[in-house]
Amino acid sequence: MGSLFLPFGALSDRFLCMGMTPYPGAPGLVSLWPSSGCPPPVAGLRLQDNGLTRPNKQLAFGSEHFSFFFFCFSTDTFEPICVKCLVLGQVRDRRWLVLAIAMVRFYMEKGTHKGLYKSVQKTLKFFQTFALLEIVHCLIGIVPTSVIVAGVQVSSRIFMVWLVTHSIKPIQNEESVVLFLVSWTVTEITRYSFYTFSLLDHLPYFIKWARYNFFIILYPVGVAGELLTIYAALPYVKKTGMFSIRLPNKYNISFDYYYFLLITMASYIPLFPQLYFHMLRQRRKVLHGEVIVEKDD
Ligand SMILES: CCCCCCCCCCCCC[C@@H](O)CC(=O)SCCNC(=O)CCNC(=O)[C@H](O)C(C)(C)COP(=O)(O)OP(=O)(O)OC[C@H]1O[C@@H](n2cnc3c(N)ncnc32)[C@H](O)[C@@H]1OP(=O)(O)O
Repeated sequence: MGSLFLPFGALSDRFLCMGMTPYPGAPGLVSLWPSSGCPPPVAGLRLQDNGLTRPNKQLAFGSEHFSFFFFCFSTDTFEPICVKCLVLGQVRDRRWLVLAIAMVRFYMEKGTHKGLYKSVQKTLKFFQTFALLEIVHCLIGIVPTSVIVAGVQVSSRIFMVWLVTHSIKPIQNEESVVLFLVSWTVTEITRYSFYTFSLLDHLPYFIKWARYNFFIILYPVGVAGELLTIYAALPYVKKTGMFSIRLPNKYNISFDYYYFLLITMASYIPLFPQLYFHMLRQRRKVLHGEVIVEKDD
């Protein structure tokens, strides 16, 4: 249960926060309101101070199916990004870790990648769909990431998950699916570990290094996996005419999913380099301290 609350240890009294999560460590809802002090202890488990920052006051209780938590923090250390991002996203490194372990176990038990997607699909769909919140975070300004960069990144993955891999069953056992699954998983574990440790103000250099170096290989590998998977889907889509609307019809519109997939593949050519060079700039900024002036969206 502590995993969700641990990061809140960085915060201290004055404001009261109460939240509930569907199960320990899951994203949840949080309400904030001013408080003259910390809430009185409520029956339940008192989490120990995390030892990383100054002592804090927080309380959490629940069961394996849900958990409530209370904690207090001061206005001077209050940063909305901490509360909102922690609650809505910071547990994802552990969730993606669950996915990574499931994939390794599957491969060790079966000795093949066939059936791997099927075995992890529910978890994958859940986490990746939740990533839509990253766009919301950017839109409402609780993280400074460019909406366009996050939007392209997240929408391409949602598209891969729902409109390609989920919808086109014959391609689920392609090797290329494993390529993007592994790239996404390693990336997300590293990225969310980076966010969590950064907020705790105890960022190990290795995590920082990994966040801004792994992508050099993982991005092209992930993109190759995505493109090869779409490519493998083309014959099936052409044969079945899935998701396509043919004329004549009463709305007088036509849509061909086959050509839509071709256009999507082509759109990687201008869009992927933008993301890749963005990450290279971030790398220079974070690892080498270069001051980089980003152009407006
Ligand atoms: C409908 C059909 C659409 C089809 C579109 C087709 C076009 C597709 C072209 C694109 C292809 C993409 C393919 C892709 O899916 C393949 C892969 O991903 S393979 C795996 C490798 N990938 C990566 O390494 C990319 C990982 N992604 C990212 O790093 C981010 O998503 C990205 C937005 C790209 C980059 O983020 P950036 O470094 O610019 O900013 P951050 O968001 O990391 O950080 C900015 C600051 O905000 C703080 N922050 C952000 N989020 C949080 C959080 N949840 N909790 C706490 N703090 C957070 C962060 O610490 C930064 O703070 P500071 O500036 O103070 O350091």
